[in-house]
Amino acid sequence: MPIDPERLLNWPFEDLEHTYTARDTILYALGLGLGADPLDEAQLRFVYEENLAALPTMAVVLGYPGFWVKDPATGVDWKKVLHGEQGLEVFKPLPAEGTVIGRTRVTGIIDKGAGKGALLLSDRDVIDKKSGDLLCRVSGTSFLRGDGGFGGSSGPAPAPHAMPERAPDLSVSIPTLPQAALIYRLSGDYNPLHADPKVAAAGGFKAPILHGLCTYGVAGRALLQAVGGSKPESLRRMDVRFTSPVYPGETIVTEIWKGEGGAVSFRAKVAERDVVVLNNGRAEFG
Ligand SMILES: C/C=C/C(=O)SCCNC(=O)CCNC(=O)[C@H](O)C(C)(C)COP(=O)(O)OP(=O)(O)OC[C@H]1O[C@@H](n2cnc3c(N)ncnc32)[C@H](O)[C@@H]1OP(=O)(O)O
Repeated sequence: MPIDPERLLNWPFEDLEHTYTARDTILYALGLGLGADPLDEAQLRFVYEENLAALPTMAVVLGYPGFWVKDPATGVDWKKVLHGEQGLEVFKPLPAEGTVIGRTRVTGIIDKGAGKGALLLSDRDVIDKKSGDLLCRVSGTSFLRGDGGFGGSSGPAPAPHAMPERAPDLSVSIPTLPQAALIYRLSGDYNPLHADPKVAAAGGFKAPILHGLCTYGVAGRALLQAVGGSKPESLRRMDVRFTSPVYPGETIVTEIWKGEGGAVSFRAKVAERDVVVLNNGRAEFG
């Protein structure tokens, strides 16, 4: 049965209250592999309760409504869904612990055609419950590989950021753990694609793949270290397209081009296979 775009556009998300503790903040950072060097104090700040800070990319797991397209009422062929793009706009630094409200909405459905797929665009505001302040806006595109050709609008889709043609200015290499997806999922994304070999095979993969948002967080780590002076409050924005899956245990090399006024372009490759896994990345620091 084809998906019904009106139904998805009006999906009845309720505000989601999410209380997170220092332990959750540390677990998120461990899922990105932080703390591998016990003498690195810049990393310790995100994995040790003393003077703990939250990584800015942790916003992507806060107030998250879960893998809601798995609900049969969506009509989505959920085993074929891949994360296509991710954006984050930061208005206030995340507290190391607290209670937030996640307010999600679907903002667009684009038909790429039968056999190609459909894009589902959504936004989530992450609001501090106590002050009512908007902390950040998280935006995502899901690529629904099994749901193209439903007869909907074919665009326009947001244009990906144009990358510089010269060689990168900086490069940061970060290994992931073989069990990285199994740790990362404990931050709230329990999609079995990242844990269950049978579900991974049904999606066309040889093994469970890493969460796109884990790769995103690893690239965020690299950017923070190379451009943001390891100061979590320095990241203002981070947008990227996922171009190929990463398998847990692979090494993610983030390449960075310096731009004007605190902006950078970036992409990431898997070192072992020389495949670009993130592309068209743009981040702002201030
Ligand atoms: C629930 C899952 C959670 C996860 O975490 S999954 C893990 C993270 N995500 C990934 O690993 C996905 C990696 N990306 C891919 O595997 C591929 O990349 C895609 C399957 C998403 C698309 O590849 P292809 O079907 O070969 O696309 P095309 O033929 O190059 O382009 C078709 C149209 O789709 C647009 N497009 C391509 N990639 C993306 C993307 N990643 N996000 C949004 N749009 C995309 C293009 O521009 C073009 O559009 P136009 O037909 O209008 O020219």
